[in-house]
Amino acid sequence: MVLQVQEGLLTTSSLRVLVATAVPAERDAVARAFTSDSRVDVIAAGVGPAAAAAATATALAGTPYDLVVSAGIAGGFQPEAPVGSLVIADEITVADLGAETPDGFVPVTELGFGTVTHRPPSALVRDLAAATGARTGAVLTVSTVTGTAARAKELRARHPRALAEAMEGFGVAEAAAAHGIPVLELRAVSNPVGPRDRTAWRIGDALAALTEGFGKCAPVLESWRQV
Ligand SMILES: O=C(O)c1cccc(C(=O)CC[C@H]2O[C@@H](n3cnc4c(=O)[nH]cnc43)[C@H](O)[C@@H]2O)c1
Repeated sequence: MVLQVQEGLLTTSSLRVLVATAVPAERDAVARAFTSDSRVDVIAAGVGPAAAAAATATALAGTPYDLVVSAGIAGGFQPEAPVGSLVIADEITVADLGAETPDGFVPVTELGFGTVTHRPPSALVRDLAAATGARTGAVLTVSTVTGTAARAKELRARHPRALAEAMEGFGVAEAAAAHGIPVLELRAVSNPVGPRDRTAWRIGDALAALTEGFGKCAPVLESWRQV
């Protein structure tokens, strides 16, 4: 429950949460964890950071949400984030927004522009990790799924705390930041980050882990208030 002061009146209302997934299968997996009377809305915002940002910003423009969550399946860096495990981002970092130079990749922030990282509320990350058993660390947002061991190694060298990569978190976080709303990212690992191997995908297991994880998040989200 959240205490709100409205025109001199002290009122209580539960947290209103927007969960942005990429595709309908993820949306349905998350929605299964909540009862129909919950104040959690789940949308399929599209694949990739731009679609995710646009759909999230549109949803936030119409409704006063207290928290936005980017959720779905992800690639997990091995061995830290095994297939089927849950990851909660303590840092949402875009890994490929910048410039390639002869000396390597340079993020836009070092070029004097913008942002590359958003940080979710640390107490909420801690409480949700305790409730779900999720690992916490950096979740990277990429526009190209990693498909080689060399790229996985390069990403880990640049982001030693990275547990997972997905394609929407930073877009959702940018939209949330534009509205002044805190953001989370919760991912279930469907495949290892590394050499492309479609036989290694475990999408059904990851969607089941997403439903179970959000089921454990529900009481925490309902009792959380930002300080
Ligand atoms: O074709 C491939 O090799 C391939 C490998 C993994 C994922 C894909 C997708 O097109 C799924 C993109 C979709 O799912 C999320 N996701 C899941 N695994 C990863 C990943 O290893 N790296 C990045 N994104 C991943 C992502 O958020 C998208 O919504 C194709």
